[in-house]
Amino acid sequence: MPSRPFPPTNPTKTKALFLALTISACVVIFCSILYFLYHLWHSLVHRAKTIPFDASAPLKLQRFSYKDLKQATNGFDTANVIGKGGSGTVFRGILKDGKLIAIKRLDALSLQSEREFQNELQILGGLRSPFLVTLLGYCVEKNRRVLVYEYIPNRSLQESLFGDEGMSLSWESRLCIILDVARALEFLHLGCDPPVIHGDIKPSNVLIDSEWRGKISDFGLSRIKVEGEFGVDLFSQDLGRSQDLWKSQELSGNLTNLTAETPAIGTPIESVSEVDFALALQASSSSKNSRTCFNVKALNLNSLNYNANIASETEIRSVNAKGKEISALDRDDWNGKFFPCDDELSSIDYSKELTVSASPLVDDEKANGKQWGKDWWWRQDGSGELCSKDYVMEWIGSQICPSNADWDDGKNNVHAKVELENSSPKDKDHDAIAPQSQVFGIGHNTTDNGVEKKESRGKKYHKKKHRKMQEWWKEEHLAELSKKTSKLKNLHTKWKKGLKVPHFDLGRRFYLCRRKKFGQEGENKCDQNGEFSFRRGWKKKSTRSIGSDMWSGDLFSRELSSTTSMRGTLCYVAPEYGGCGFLMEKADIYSFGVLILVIVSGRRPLHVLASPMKLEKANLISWCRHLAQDGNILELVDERLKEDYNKEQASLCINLALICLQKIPELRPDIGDIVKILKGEMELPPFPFEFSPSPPSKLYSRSRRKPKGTTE
Ligand SMILES: Nc1ncnc2c1ncn2[C@@H]1O[C@H](COP(=O)(O)OP(=O)(O)OP(=O)(O)O)[C@@H](O)[C@H]1O
Repeated sequence: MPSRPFPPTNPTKTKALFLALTISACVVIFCSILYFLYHLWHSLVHRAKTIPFDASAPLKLQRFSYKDLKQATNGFDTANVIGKGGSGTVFRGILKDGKLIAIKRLDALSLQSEREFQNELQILGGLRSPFLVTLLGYCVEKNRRVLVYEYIPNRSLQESLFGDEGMSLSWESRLCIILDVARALEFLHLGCDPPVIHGDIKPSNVLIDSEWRGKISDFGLSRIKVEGEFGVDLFSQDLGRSQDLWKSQELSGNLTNLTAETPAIGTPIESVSEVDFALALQASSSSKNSRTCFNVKALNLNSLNYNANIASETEIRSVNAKGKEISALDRDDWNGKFFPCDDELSSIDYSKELTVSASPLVDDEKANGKQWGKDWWWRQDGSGELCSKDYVMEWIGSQICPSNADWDDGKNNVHAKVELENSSPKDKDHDAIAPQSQVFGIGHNTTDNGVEKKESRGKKYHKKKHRKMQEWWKEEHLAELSKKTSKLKNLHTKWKKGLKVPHFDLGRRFYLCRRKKFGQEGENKCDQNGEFSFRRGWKKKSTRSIGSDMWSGDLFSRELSSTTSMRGTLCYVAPEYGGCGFLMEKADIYSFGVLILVIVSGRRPLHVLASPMKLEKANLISWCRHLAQDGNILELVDERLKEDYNKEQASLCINLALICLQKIPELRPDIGDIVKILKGEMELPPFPFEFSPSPPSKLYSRSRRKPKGTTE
């Protein structure tokens, strides 16, 4: 059968089909290219807004020789000491070219100091912003680790707020600093890629430059947030990488020594002695068994302990750092307006003698075999000598020293009574007046004509108050002493006898502080800048509440926290950061909230006061929440400012702080919004009424009930 011929193909049709196919292919290719280009452009534009943060390639840092730095500081002369932190001493130095620098010489090499050194180099070393202190270089020689920063002349916010120059910060300066810190965090959280979490926002880590602008420093605890997940500890997370970085930086320090002295990096936490802050506190009021020593790898040497430590060395004098005049043009805008300049500030002499000499306290502690200092946490490992509770007691004690502004406030009416027999009649009389005198710095030294008239009435009142206080302490703390050991029984007896040693040794510390101030003229006061910093990384004792109020500053809360690896500073650290290591941006926001309150109020977050009248104010955060509930937040504003502040701005700041202090991290605003709110570009989000467990309500009711015959 003949085959059927194929039908003839239509060449025109084929051509058309080919053409159509070609055209559509071209269109597809063109669209793909367009799509690709768009994405390329988009990612470029997006990335341009952030600093590509490559920890392995930090900005070029100068490597200094130890000899040069020694020369710059006149042999690390104590006269050049400008501060001391948990990880080392900061000296002022002058380079050969005349440039002023700040030199942080880390304490004896340890895992912690190594980590902080690495963190500073790898994180801060790679960042440049006008809102961050600039790391200029480093020195690594043998076991020595030194960091070199730009010199910031007006010291830290901590010193400005609580130091001798406490009056120096005007409202405008405070606002400026709040905004500067917010911008610094904005840069870290949103301007860096990946974001950086500071992890230790607090006044001593905010330095104030010659133009009264705030710069944040101390990246020893900071974290790089990797892959949008958790904040990661650069050094501990990946030893191999860190060591590569270490090598890549040609940091030829002797790490063998380090590993010989300390657990190997990456050693599981369990292998290190354990610590528990909650137990530390409980230990101070419970059985002898609980005196088991904890390895508290934390120390803020700015505290009283620091005084004790350095007292044994020599007198320390700080540099004279002259604050410059503020120019209105230099100030940041607030709601689009320039802040007025504060001319008064121009004449402030920021010189401050850090002269420290052996004090009765120091002697006392030495006598007790307690040597507070950079190495005490090493010494107590297994020694049974010193427990975290002592450490906590020291810190709390330092909060009620006479130099504490709030203490000044309270001492007029209470402290002599706490000591009872130790008070002079003069003191008692003095205490009797103006029990509610809230004038910082001036009230307590001035004599009033009405004093004598009020004397007897005041004494009556005072006795009543003393009794109240006694009752309160008993109720609050002696119950906890039920599991008595012989020592605690002793303590109880002392308490009954004369209140000298109440809970947490407050009385003892109090007593010592007071003795120093009133008994030993010329003796320096207790620490003014103390904070309880967990720089050394606390180790796990047991796992319990994350989000306890202990960390959020609610010291009087019944709940106590247990931590795994605590870092940060007491009262500033976010409640959710129970030391599990996952540090997120919202933890910085929380700390920023505390910082705002501290700046606005001029108070520390936790003022342990001897007076029941003042207990409601002891915890700044709780107090603020209560004021907010009462619709009276402006009561929180630093009284030293008198009327020289803008009420609207103050309300905004306090409300913003409360929003930042929400316990649920997700509810806290992000830093971009915070900056907008501070600049007046955005409204405050709806105000949440989140009230934490507060001091027992009876305290409030008591303190608000004014005794008859007393004047406010
Ligand atoms: N670049 C600097 N310029 C001027 N002074 C500085 C500089 N860096 C630090 N200081 C001073 O040294 C003090 C100690 O700083 P450092 O960062 O070592 O510790 P800290 O933040 O106070 O405490 P911790 O390390 O326990 O958090 C600061 O409070 C500040 O007064």
